Amino acid sequence: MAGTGLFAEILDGEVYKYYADGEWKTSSSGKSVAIMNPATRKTQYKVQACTQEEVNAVMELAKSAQKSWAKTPLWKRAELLHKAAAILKDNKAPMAESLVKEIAKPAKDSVTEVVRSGDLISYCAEEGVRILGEGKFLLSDSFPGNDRTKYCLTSKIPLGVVLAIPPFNYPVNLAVSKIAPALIAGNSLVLKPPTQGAVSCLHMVHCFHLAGFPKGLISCITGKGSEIGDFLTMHPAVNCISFTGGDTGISISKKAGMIPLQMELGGKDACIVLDDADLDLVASNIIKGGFSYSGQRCTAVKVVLVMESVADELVEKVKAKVAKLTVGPPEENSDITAVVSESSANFIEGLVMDAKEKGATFCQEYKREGNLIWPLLLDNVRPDMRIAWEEPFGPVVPVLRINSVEEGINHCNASNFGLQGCVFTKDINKAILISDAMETGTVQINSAPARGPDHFPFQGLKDSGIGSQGVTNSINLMTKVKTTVINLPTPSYSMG
Ligand SMILES: NC(=O)C1=CN([C@@H]2O[C@H](COP(=O)(O)OP(=O)(O)OC[C@H]3O[C@@H](n4cnc5c(N)ncnc54)[C@H](OP(=O)(O)O)[C@@H]3O)[C@@H](O)[C@H]2O)C=CC1
Ligand SMILES: O=C(O)[C@H](O)COP(=O)(O)O
Repeated sequence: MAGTGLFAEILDGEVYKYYADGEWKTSSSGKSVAIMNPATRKTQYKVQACTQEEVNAVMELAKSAQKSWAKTPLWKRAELLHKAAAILKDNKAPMAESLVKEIAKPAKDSVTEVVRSGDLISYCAEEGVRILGEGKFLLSDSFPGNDRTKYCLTSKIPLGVVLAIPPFNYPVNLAVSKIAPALIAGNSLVLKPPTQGAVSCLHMVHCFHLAGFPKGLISCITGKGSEIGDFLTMHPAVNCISFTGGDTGISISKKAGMIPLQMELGGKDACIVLDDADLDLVASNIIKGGFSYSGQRCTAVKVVLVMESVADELVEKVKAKVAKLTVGPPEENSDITAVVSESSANFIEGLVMDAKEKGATFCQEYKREGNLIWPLLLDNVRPDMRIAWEEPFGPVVPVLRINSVEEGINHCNASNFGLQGCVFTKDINKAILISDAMETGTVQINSAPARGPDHFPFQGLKDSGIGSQGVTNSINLMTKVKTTVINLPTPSYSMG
């Protein structure tokens, strides 16, 4: 059970502690932040509301711990990461349990998230020892006007303190996707978990604690982003911010100083369906892509752009599959569970009502109880409806009928977002041309958008982000290139 056994020390009465200087602590604020269970809409957990002084203390510790961590051999950093991964996987139950309770993720998917996170940490350790163990050697005489008098050696050095801010929907996985690359690269790490998802993150951090990382190297500050977010992101000790979430990321980017930013933000992933597509395959992918975790994925299918000639048939197939989705508690592995908050449910409802007023075809009756919204397919959506452009982050999928492929591409490219997209056709040549024309970070051919596997590059164009994720890209982003040039008194060439 969460907060018991191996994890008992992370709890103080009914409030979870924060983590600093290698210890679990109670905030001097005397205040806590409530975490609501999205399904019951009752307070499930409480976490510390950390103060600015506590943030300052953590940053000082992170700065000094990083100096000695950077001198720790790569293989030792990797060894500790492997240890943390093993502890995490061995103790998946309390983390999965808290994911169910604080973000209403179905029980099976919650376990998958923790296991995937352990695998990500291990992969990162292995990738890190390889790519950070290599550098470059350049010779001066390849540039015009130079003899071979200079040997240039390059290597990758850490940035310093990395601030990691993940979102609610994959709190554990999107936290470790920032923590593991930061640590293997020799950085220290300050984590600000999402409020919904904080308890799962605190358990995950305890796994790193149990693995024996040096004191101060990893910290976890809890509190509402709206209250301590600016103080954290504008803190002078921070040398890199890795953020995943919504528009907040855009304002952080504007306020952050001259530091590397990794921003994975919202998306309006389009699914373009050509008239030669395998419609059974498309229908299954719309269900998986649009309704998994009740549509609360940045990579969810958020608009279907289907050729008019096959639209009726596709809509019928999707409708039949929607009817089979189960709706209910996450504990019972229901396909559709309560969305994360009442404000989120209200926002989704706003999009649905706007589509209703403007004449969209409802393939199912709209139904909502508390934060639980029944899966809904909206046909005949038009560009004047909000749902054609905004991301619901809920179990609602709009279908726009198109008369040409160009119309589909234009709709996709007119979005402010550019995260992922997908195209369904049996003609691979057409698929490649469409993929090249879509202004998104990734295009999936004949499958729904997805971030995983976690070592693939993952990035958004336009308002969907800055930089690229994926294990290798994250390690690279969290390092800087350092060069040393050896100057010879006379040119030297190897002979023979
Ligand atoms: N591209 C991608 O990889 C992904 C994108 N997303 C996007 O994220 C959104 C949903 O996630 P959600 O968690 O609601 O996103 P938010 O942007 O609301 O929150 C993300 C994180 O930022 C924190 N935060 C809030 N305000 C501030 C602030 N002023 N300064 C610093 N941090 C702050 C939050 O903390 P707190 O919870 O305490 O408010 C949370 O940890 C969707 O738009 C979705 O598309 C989601 C997942 C992946
Ligand atoms: O937050 C998200 O939506 C995730 O980054 C998506 O991950 P997935 O595509 O692997 O589910």
